[in-house]
Amino acid sequence: MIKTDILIIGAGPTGLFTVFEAGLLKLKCHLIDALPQPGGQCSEIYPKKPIYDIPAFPEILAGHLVDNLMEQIKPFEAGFTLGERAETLDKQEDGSFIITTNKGTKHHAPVVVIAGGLGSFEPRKPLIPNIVNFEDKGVNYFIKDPEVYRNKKVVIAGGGDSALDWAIFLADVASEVSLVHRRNEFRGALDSVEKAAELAKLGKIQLYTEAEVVAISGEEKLNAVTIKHNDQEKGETILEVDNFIPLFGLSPKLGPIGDWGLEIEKNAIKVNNAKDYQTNIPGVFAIGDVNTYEGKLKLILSGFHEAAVMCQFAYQIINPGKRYVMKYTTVGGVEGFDGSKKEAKKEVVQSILA
Ligand SMILES: Cc1cc2nc3c(=O)[nH]c(=O)nc-3n(C[C@H](O)[C@H](O)[C@H](O)COP(=O)(O)OP(=O)(O)OC[C@H]3O[C@@H](n4cnc5c(N)ncnc54)[C@H](O)[C@@H]3O)c2cc1C
Repeated sequence: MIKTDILIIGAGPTGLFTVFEAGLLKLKCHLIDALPQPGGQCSEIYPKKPIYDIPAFPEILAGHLVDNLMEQIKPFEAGFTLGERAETLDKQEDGSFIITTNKGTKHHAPVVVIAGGLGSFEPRKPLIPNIVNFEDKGVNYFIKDPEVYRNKKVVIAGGGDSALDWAIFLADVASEVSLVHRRNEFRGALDSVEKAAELAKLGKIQLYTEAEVVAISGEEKLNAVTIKHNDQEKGETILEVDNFIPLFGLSPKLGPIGDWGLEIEKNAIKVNNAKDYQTNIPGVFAIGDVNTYEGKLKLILSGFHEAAVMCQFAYQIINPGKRYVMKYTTVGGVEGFDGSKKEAKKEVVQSILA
């Protein structure tokens, strides 16, 4: 049995930052994740995509954000159970919990934090009957490493931010980029829509709007896609391609967490927003993409804030009656550092723990 103060389900950015916030309060954490590596969506779906809305980082690759989070939580020595899915939640008589994974590993803690994000990542797939035959043989639903597409002919389908951002990015990497969207208007950020239109004018992106990829073909691997235009006069266009990347978003699947008696709304866990992000089960919190409340924004930033607030309340459950005084992470002073970043970090952490 693995014992800890806070058991975190999900080692995405939210779960990882929880370790830091809990660490400041001298609370120990253990994380469970179904994936073999930490980082959630950032590592699994878009490690090489730049993120622009992390405060103080004008631009950071998703993979680097995860590396930085791992570095930031190092002093707090969290435990990890990776590659195992949290399957059951059993409340004990004393109010604590036992969580068992699909591989039978048991974890015990007074507080459970669900930071399960989208649950399992299920890409929405286009209705093309033989598409499964070409998965990873030219058809990809996520772009993990854009270098895979260097000098390749690529067709991207979709009308949201992912489709636009990747079409813009790959315009400088692939030999040909075509973007296919069912409508004339895109749902993405205005800036991205304008950038894609500009690249289309320069001939760096071929835009096919009011059109849909309806068929794909190839021998051993994909080599052609058929685009059907809404305008019957235009009929169909067949493009020779190396890769077809449908980016239609992810369908959220809560998985086993959905059967734990939690209040669920639209595939997300309802929480007590204004207060502490606690669920309808006392002692079980839900933070990050997995929760819902009025005004919720599914952003990394929101998960970080929710982690900080939630930890204050977890502290009170774990240390009943004990008064907690909030301090800034610089309490104890940064004077006396010898200039080395590592030493400085160590001293800050020691002063926090003191
Ligand atoms: C293409 C794309 C681009 C994006 N760009 C941005 C951006 O620029 N800025 C921004 O702020 N946000 C962006 N986002 C959203 C951002 O990635 C999410 O808000 C963020 O990942 C949420 O973090 P999280 O830790 O709450 O959940 P996740 O990252 O989803 O991590 C949850 C983890 O929980 C695990 N898990 C779930 N259920 C279980 C279980 N039962 N047992 C064990 N493990 C479980 C999953 O395996 C996963 O690793 C983007 C998302 C996508 C898809």
